[in-house]
Amino acid sequence: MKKRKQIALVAHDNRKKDLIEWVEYNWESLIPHRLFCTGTTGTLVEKAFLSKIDDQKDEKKYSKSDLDIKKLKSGPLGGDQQLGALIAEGAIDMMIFLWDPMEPQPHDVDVKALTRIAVLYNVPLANNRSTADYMISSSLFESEYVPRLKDYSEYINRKV
Ligand SMILES: O=C(CO)COP(=O)(O)O
Repeated sequence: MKKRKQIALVAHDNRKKDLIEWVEYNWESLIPHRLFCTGTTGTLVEKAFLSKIDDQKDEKKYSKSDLDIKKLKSGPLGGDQQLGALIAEGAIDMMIFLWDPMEPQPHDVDVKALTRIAVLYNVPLANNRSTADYMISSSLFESEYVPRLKDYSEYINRKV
């Protein structure tokens, strides 16, 4: 993965406040990267960035055109699956996915599929704020990194 990363940011409704606080705290570290969000999360993340950009005081270091955010469909309407497909294509370098451990979700199978595919492709995955903090403060966040992928050739070439 390159220095400029493709970062997925997703949160369930009860975790959105947490994610937005985290984004507001880390916005200057995140803005150089390309962001991918499920629909509702993306709308909130975008709003948080725009207000931080507006609030800059002396030198205006960042402008709205620096923000590169792709909003997918809302999670329950296929957004989780769109993200999963991007991961399978190698288009996502890391994911912050604050899922709700207290409430069942209508698209529980999609949530499970998204976390599974992230693990399968060895995509760094934070499911809570502490892990997200560790991830963003890692020296690897600011450098190139080559994740090791498990060799699935035996599976792909199996005789069926
Ligand atoms: O449901 C989600 C993740 O599973 C998130 O979807 P929204 O960002 O559209 O709320």
